Amino acid sequence: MEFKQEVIKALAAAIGSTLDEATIAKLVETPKDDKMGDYAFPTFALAKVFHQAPPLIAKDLAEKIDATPFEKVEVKGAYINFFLDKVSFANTVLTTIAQDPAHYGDQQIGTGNVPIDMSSPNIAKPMSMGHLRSTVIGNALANILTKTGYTPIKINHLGDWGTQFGKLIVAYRKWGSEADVKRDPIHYLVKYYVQFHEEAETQPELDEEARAVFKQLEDGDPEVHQLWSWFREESLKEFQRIYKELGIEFDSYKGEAFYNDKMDAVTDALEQKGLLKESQGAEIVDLSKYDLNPALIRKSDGATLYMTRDLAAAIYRHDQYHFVQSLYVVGNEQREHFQQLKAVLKEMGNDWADNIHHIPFGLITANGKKLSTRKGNIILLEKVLKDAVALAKQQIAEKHPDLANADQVAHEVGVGAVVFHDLKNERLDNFDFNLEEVVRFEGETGPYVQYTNARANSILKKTDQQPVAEVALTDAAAWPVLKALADYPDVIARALREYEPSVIAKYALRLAKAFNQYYANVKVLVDDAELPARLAMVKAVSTVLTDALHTLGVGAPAEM
Ligand SMILES: NC(=[NH2+])NCCC[C@H](N)C(=O)O
Repeated sequence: MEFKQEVIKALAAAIGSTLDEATIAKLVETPKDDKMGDYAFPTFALAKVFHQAPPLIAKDLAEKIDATPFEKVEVKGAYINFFLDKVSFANTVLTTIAQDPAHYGDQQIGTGNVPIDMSSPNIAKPMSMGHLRSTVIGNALANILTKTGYTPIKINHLGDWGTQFGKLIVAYRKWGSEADVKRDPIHYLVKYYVQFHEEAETQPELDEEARAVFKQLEDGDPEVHQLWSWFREESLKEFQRIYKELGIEFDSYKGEAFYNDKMDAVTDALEQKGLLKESQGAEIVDLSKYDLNPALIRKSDGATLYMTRDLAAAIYRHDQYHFVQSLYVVGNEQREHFQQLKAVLKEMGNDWADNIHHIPFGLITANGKKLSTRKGNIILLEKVLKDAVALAKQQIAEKHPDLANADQVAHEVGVGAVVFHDLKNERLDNFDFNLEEVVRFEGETGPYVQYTNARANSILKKTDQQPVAEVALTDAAAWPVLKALADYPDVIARALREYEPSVIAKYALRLAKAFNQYYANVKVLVDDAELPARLAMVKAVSTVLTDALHTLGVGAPAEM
């Protein structure tokens, strides 16, 4: 909002030509403690220019500043502290939100297509907590991009190709049952896969067999291809059930297999540019000048690799979408892969590779242990969501036994809790998953934010009075809430800049806390002159909490 701009203008007028507005803007701080003002300007940067001690500069400058738009302007040591006029601040914030509630926080930061490679689970394996992270972070980033003017394109780069299909098909032929796969596809496919790894420990020839079958798949053997395509279809059905639970849709499901016929073009181009080198029977691109390990392009048996597919996919997306940025929401353990991807694209002469960004994230552990499909240590996402909804249902039944659409609300709360918990952690942080902690109604949880929003809604329903944003709100207790409300557009901009949905989740918790504190100390529904203004603030809180939750991909039930 324009408050900071007012401070900058006042300073610029007093300082004169020594510092321009952009430089001043960078220097202006937001003090941690309200007593130091709403904005503060440190004068240290001016000491060299004015050849004076900073406290003296502060004093001189403060005398020149036109203080009329502010409540007061104070000098504290080397700082000039600006206190905003609270009544006009309240008025600006509340009328801005009331004018266009559906778009508060939206801003035009950029335009153009932004493909987001997200979720991208592997066929015939359960969707892991890691894929959940990619899915919900990618979805939140898509919403943030939409709010800031871009056009996100959500791409599910399914892991539907690779040597693992050789293993799976060998295992299925040895130990599988068609009826079992039809009944419970991923469960049985995983079982075969785990069994393959167990048996291969004592029978290394199984690995050889699997490699041969994968080669048959790459060569288009109809029987092998048929099995692959069936596994893919059944797995996808299961994934889509989870996406439906999460309320997330994709613009494209073009996975690794889609690039099968686009790989030769990549290897040809690399060859023509003289970038392909032999190394131990495989073909690589040397990246030592980037301080990276070589990128593996083709294996000795001619089989192409994950990297080659990603090269083809990156080029395809560039041709198809003319992207302004291309994002990959993929675990931190693949950091080097994406560095290599960008480096090879650059070597090929594609300057647009600079617009590719890997958005890495940390690991989820369960009881302190790393999750691994191969070792059978997996949390099944569908079960997590189901358990979360059941837990939410229990708590709603205690708090609100006569709630009309309790099932729908329990779904939004349970699923929302899991999503919120994931997003409130900084992307790169590792965290341990504990269901009870995730679905609590108190503390730093999604249900806490949802509950606060529902409470704000219920206040509005208890009165016939209408919110009026233009009525003066002078109550000092409202101040922290108003300040938090005013921050929302900056919060969105920062979440975009850092590709960090946790910025929004943390903000939602802060706003909810501020509002609950206000509500504990102030009687909102007292019939006095400021009632319409208080209602406007309650409404604004609900507007912003709802928008923040929706941007994160979490539901915001009106009642709970
Ligand atoms: N374009 C990509 N490489 N996207 C990420 C794919 C993730 C891969 N399927 C995995 O589960 O690890």
